[in-house]
Amino acid sequence: MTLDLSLLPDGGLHWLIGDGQHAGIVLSSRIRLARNIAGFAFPVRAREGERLRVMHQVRAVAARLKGLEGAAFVRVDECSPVERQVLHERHLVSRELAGLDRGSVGPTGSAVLVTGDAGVMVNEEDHLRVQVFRSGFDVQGALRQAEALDAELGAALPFAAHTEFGYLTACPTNTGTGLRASVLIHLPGLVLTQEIGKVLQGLQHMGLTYRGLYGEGSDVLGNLFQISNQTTLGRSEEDLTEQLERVVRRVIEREEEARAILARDAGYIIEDKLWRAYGTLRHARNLPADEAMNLLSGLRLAAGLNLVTGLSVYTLNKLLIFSQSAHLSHSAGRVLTEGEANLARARYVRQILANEARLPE
Ligand SMILES: Nc1ncnc2c1ncn2[C@@H]1O[C@H](COP(=O)(O)OP(=O)(O)OP(=O)(O)O)[C@@H](O)[C@H]1O
Repeated sequence: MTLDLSLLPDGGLHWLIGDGQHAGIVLSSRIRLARNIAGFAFPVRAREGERLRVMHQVRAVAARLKGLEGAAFVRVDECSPVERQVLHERHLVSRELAGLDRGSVGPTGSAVLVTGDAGVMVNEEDHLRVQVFRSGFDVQGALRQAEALDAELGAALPFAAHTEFGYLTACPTNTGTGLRASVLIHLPGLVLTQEIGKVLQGLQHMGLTYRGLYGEGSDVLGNLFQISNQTTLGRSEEDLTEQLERVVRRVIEREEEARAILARDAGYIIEDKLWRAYGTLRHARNLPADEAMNLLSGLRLAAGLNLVTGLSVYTLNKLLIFSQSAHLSHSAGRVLTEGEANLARARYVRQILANEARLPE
């Protein structure tokens, strides 16, 4: 394996720290801006040589930018399948950029620049996908940082733009600002009270959409939803992010209300369910990925309700990422079978909980 994760500043995962607003419920806020370089075909249409030229040009420019100081440049097309999956499990590259559906060879010229909280995917659907991640609920902070980085990049690269439409992108739904603002949010209260359907339906009426844990086309796992704007054309960045913030603030309130109702009306049933989740995570010897996600969701809720103490949001976030299969393979130094990964996952989770969780008297 050639990907040295210690070279990624903060592992590219500064947001795991969990010091943002509402970080127990909103894991992260992300802004991404889609940009293309004038004079080159969009990545899906470009020949291999053209994709490589784009990659080299972005790399050369990035080395001079303040917003990407200290960034690691990772050639995704030279990574092994497990390494590409690791980057994906860290949310640093999309499924498409990682080429996870392509087998052993990554897409030529695909790369990613990684700092602790910002980065650029190169040759995804668009030439550049600028992205900034923040801990907790901080869409405006992420927007400011993304705009500063975008301004630096735009001064060095001729971005394809139209005076009337705005930034030109491979998919027309991104044309305009090229912006997608999203939060990754944990909503077990709304799921358990069966209110979630109404909440998700409501999003669609307000120009928002929801996706699973790994974005487009991915499943919702562990009650984690990615909520983002659906369209961008004809709207300003401020408009889009303010709308997302307004709605997410309301979703957080509803989640808190749902948790209070659960504690009041079904206290011992919920307590029992969460203690069972804790007990399994603490003692299981064999932990399949889907089961782990559900139990970790229970553990996060248990910490939110102060049943289990001593577990920081950082630890809860870390458990979520580092218990994924490719991470377990990467730390074992070889590709684990599914069965081996289930054993390694159980061992990893047990260790973390033995060291960090404290139980009330
Ligand atoms: N708030 C967030 N926190 C952590 N990761 C996120 C967040 N939002 C998106 N991601 C990650 O970014 C990657 C891409 O997300 P997604 O599939 O939604 O596409 P996109 O690049 O934002 O937009 P498009 O659908 O236009 O290609 C996924 O791996 C997803 O997990």
